[in-house]
Amino acid sequence: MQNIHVSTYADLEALSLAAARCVIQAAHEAIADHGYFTIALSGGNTPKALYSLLAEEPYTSQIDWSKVEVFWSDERCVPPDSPDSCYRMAYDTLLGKVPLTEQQIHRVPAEQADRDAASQAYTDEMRRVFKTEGTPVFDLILLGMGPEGHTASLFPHQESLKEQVRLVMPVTVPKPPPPRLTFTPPVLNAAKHVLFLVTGKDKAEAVQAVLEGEYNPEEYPAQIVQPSNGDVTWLFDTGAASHLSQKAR
Ligand SMILES: O=C(O)[C@H](O)[C@@H](O)[C@H](O)[C@H](O)COP(=O)(O)O
Repeated sequence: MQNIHVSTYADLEALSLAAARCVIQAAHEAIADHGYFTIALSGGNTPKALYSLLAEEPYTSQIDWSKVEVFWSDERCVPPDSPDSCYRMAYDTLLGKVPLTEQQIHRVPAEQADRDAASQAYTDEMRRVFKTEGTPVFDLILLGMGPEGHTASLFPHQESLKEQVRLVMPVTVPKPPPPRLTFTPPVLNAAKHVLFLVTGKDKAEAVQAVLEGEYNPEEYPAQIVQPSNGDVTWLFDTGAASHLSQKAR
């Protein structure tokens, strides 16, 4: 059974502070439960402030970084030093500033020309770290949402929305840069906790449709995220939440 939590904050700064507290709590719970913390990061602009906070006091020393394994829920097919790389963004804001070893940072090899092979390689890497032949159960997956309801690189009306076998797959999406590798619905829905960070008035309509509209994931892919044994937390700024009914905020 999934629990859904929704909170609205005055601005990105307040939302990022709340997100940092969620990440720290998820890390504590995971490490107490099984000794390590698996997190999948998201790209986009919204999580930059969160990543910067996690690299600073008083937050950074609240995480035992030696017990963290870092993955990504999607990646753009660019070299890792590209300004468009989700890996580079996370490295510059967080990963390069905290005591993580290279072995703990599991970058998507999205720059490889053979994108099917890269997707399989990332699947194999997840299964190796999670010691499973099946679907890895992430302690925490961070996600954003676009103004048309996409999440990770699952966009409206794309084949990826129906994928049930592959865990990672290549896609070509309308948001530049178009070629991406993305987690598929089975990985998102196996997670223990999914944390969405969503800001901006341009997303208000999609936020309202995803949370309060009819189930139509072809149109609003973020609706697909319903972990069977996990929680979903939505953190909004006032702009993104502005079309939600009062009781939902
Ligand atoms: O583009 C990416 O790397 C992400 O996959 C994408 O899903 C992102 O999280 C949303 O588009 C929100 O992006 P913003 O945070 O920039 O609005």
